[in-house]
Amino acid sequence: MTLVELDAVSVRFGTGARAVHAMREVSFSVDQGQTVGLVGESGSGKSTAASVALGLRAPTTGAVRFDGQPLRRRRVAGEMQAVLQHPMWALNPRMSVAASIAEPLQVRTRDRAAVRARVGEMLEQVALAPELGARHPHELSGGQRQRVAIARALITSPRFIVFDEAVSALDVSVQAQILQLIQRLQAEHGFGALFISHDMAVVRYLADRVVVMRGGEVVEDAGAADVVAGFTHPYSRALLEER
Ligand SMILES: Nc1ncnc2c1ncn2[C@@H]1O[C@H](COP(=O)(O)OP(=O)(O)OP(=O)(O)O)[C@@H](O)[C@H]1O
Repeated sequence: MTLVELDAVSVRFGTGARAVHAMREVSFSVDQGQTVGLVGESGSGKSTAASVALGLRAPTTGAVRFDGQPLRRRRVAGEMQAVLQHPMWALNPRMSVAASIAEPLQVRTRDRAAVRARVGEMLEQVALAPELGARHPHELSGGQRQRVAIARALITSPRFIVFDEAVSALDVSVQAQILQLIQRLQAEHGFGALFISHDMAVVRYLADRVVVMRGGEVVEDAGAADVVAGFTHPYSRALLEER
């Protein structure tokens, strides 16, 4: 079943001669429980596509659907979450880890005991010791901070999560741990994911399908099995061979 669908989405910033076409007629979809990788060089339009898919930015033309219905941000709050490159941006430095994880749930329930119990569950799910809940973000490693950001994203049981360069700032060995964590959580929770990265190796590890963007356009949309053999566009082949 299709979860999120971008249908001929174009996004233009500015007007006239100085207009930037961040997305041109971009169409792709993410099914329930599926991971779609979105790859492309800097400026190709990946983050713009992410904000459109999350309903944070309206397309200039084209349509975005969630569950077959036109996407309305307010209606899907809690059902969509994002994990970004630098968890420091998502985590309030003055809030404890437990408070940061709890926050998205607190807007939905006043039951403090239930929230506390759920935070405990989330810490366990992302393999962080319960006592880390009392710490602040600056007292954690980069990998631990990203685990906190993932716990925070998962606490409302979203059906769709965007990971935007979520492992790019981490050391390679920590990257591998976080990728394994995401894979395990997805198998357990069944959320659909849009996994954005400039790194083809990382995307190939996780994605069921890979979409390649260049200059605001989709130049490739292939099943993971076809990623190596079937990439036809010279640009996507070049991305593959970079490593
Ligand atoms: N708010 C904005 N105003 C004007 N131009 C913008 C804005 N946001 C993005 N752009 C432009 O749109 C294009 C696509 O940007 P986008 O951030 O989506 O690319 P990206 O592939 O995510 O790049 P990166 O990997 O560097 O984050 C770029 O040319 C960028 O300069």
